[in-house]
Amino acid sequence: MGRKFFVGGNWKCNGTIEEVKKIISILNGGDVPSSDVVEVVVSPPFVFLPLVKSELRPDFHAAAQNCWVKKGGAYTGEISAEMLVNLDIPWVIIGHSERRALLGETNEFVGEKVAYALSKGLKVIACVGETLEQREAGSTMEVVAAQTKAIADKISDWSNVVIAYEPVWAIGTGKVATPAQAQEVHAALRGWLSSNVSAEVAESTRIIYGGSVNGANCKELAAQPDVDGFLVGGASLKPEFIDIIKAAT
Ligand SMILES: O=C(COP(=O)(O)O)NO
Repeated sequence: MGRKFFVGGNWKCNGTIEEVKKIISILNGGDVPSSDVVEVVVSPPFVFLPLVKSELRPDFHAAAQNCWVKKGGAYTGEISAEMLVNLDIPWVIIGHSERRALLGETNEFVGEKVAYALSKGLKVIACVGETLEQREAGSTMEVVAAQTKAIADKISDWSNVVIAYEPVWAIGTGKVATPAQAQEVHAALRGWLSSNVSAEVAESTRIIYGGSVNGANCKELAAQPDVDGFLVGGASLKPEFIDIIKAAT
């Protein structure tokens, strides 16, 4: 059984009520393949989740951009997995490189967050990716494997996990990974899963690419055998997100 193509839109810290409504109307009017072919997830800032949830077309789904590592309580500013479940938000992005870099989220912490979110019934887009320095030092696979291992050490059921490979040097820079670069890391990641988790998990887990994906480069990237979709930042706020969804193969 093939892996269903997956396209996530990470809006990051962007939007006003008016802008969100405009994006939703573009998405709702988009002519895209059926949900049998492509799974589409839209991730607004927390404050817009109820609006997106209520207005978004039923074949697209909402995601939070993060959640706390344990049951809610005296954690000022945090959003708990339980709150997302209560809001009927099915997906959550965890371990984005911007949070790793800006907030010091470690591999271990990300692994714990993924495990807790899954334990509450959420589906998780787990982000990995190396910095430019790490790539130039030739340690891309070592870094991505360590990030993935920190997750694998904490979970046993991968059926609700999508891995997003997002090279930090490609995020927001316009310097998209070449199809060969993306395929190389995705294939190595799948190999790591096969050797360290199981052949079944390696075969069934979607590994999606993120980092300057746009309407012009998505087709060639989507054609790579181990690229199962995208996690799109900037372009997900624009009408070209529809073109990226249509790249589903
Ligand atoms: O961070 C990203 C990618 O962002 P860009 O598409 O803007 O490079 N996805 O989570």
